[in-house]
Amino acid sequence: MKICIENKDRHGLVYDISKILLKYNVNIISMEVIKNTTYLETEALSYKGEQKILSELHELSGIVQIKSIMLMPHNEKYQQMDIVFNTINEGIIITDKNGNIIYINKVAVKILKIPNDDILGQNISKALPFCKLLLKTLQTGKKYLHHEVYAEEYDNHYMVSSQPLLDENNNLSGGVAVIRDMETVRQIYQKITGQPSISFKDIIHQSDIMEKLILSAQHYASSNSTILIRGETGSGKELFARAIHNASPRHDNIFLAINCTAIPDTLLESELFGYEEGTFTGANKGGKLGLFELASGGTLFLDEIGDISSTLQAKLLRVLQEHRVRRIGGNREIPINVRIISATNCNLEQMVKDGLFRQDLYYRLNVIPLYLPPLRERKEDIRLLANYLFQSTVNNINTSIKSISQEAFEKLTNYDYPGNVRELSNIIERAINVAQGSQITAEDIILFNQMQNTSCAHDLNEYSTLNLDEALRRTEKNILQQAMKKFSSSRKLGAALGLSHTSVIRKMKEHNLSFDKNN
Ligand SMILES: Nc1ncnc2c1ncn2[C@@H]1O[C@H](COP(=O)(O)OP(=O)(O)OP(=O)(O)O)[C@@H](O)[C@H]1O
Repeated sequence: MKICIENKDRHGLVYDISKILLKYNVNIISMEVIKNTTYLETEALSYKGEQKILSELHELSGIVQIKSIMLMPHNEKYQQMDIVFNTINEGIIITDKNGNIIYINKVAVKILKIPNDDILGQNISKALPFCKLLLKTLQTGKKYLHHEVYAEEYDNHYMVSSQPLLDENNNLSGGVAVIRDMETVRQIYQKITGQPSISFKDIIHQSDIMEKLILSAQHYASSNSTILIRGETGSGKELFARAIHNASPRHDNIFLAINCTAIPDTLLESELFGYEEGTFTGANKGGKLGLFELASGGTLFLDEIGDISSTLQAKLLRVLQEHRVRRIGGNREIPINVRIISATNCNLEQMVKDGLFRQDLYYRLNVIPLYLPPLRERKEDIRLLANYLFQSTVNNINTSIKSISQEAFEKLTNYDYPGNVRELSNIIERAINVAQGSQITAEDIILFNQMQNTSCAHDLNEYSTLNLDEALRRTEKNILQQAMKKFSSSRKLGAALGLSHTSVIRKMKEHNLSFDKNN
């Protein structure tokens, strides 16, 4: 029987209720008193027995009404808590101060892959021995945030935070652990760091060669095979890699890009493979997740792959063959599911012949080869690209420049672009800064060879007796002097040289240059 007895405020009611139950030898399961209401749960009774007790309870003085209830208040609260905790995506485990589990939600059961959720009341050290962080909280009373746990024997990989529960006197009364599976962690990372999603539509082109390339790349997107993109710097290799990822079944997962030449070799190794706690002095506590693990489920773009050391080549080969990584300083193998897209401008075939790049790795990476032609071999794209880059720049700034003149387009089309689309983009940005009228003129288009010719046309012999620093200083001065002949203000000079206004002034001072002296 479960009832609630509303009563007027009076002393001794609980005693009177208990006396009636004792008289009929009825076992009380629980009794709660909240203000003027007493909640009572007894063992199951026969209909007759229940009616007898109810009528005697009604006889007690001060009783307002007696109603039958479905749940005792504490059960109701537990149920509400259970509903809330089962609608969130995090796993929750709550223990008392001795580590006995008093609550675990369904998400935690799923993340921790517990065969049955009947672990309530058991001690966490026995029931969930890999939940060491919560035990640590119970020992120290401290909270710990975002620790990664990989328990191989249970095939568990998750991120956990734990924090103490304190009673009203600030004494430790238990602990709570919040658990996120690694997939969720990756998705959060993707949301925070994710760059705008690039699709094939974002690859501006008009040439047939690019059209064909995009069609093949779209086709390859659905496969899981490695792709090796070849092409000169700035030709759009990363753009293609992103578009392939976003057109692939992996598009909901992460795309990570790393430039293999941008960081020193040892650092690159720890970036890619991660490391275990205590591997290096000064390393992160709890170790570090490598990019292979972080990109699991998604795509890892390895730019400038031709520049990795032979040690890294061997390690990368193992990952591609075994689909597992081993962190530096660790001995466990972590399964990963990453699509590798790599890119290079090196002649890998020649490097293989010269013994500089492993042949077996070359074959593993080069399952699908894509060749991105340099911009000078698809001149039809230049006008469209120039207009696109012009529009995207002027849309973001306040300028009176409306278009690019015909002569400027001609100058742009006749140039060779060693830096490809990235260089074209810089040229357009520089032109927008330099132009004075409503149109970009041919004069505003300053090409790299032009800058080189005007500023660096010096015989190497002239520098051969100088150390490098002095040679660089002279070159810098020459560039400034040449550019100052063309531009009459430090602002324009800065825009043309890709420097801030203040840097130009500083550099002019360093070289004792001024517009009056120079011109
Ligand atoms: N077809 C294109 N349409 C629009 N933007 C492009 C195109 N090709 C390249 N870009 C832009 O040019 C810049 C350089 O492209 P990206 O970084 O993809 O080149 P990359 O070949 O990977 O260069 P690197 O080898 O130096 O890393 C980027 O800002 C990119 O958005």
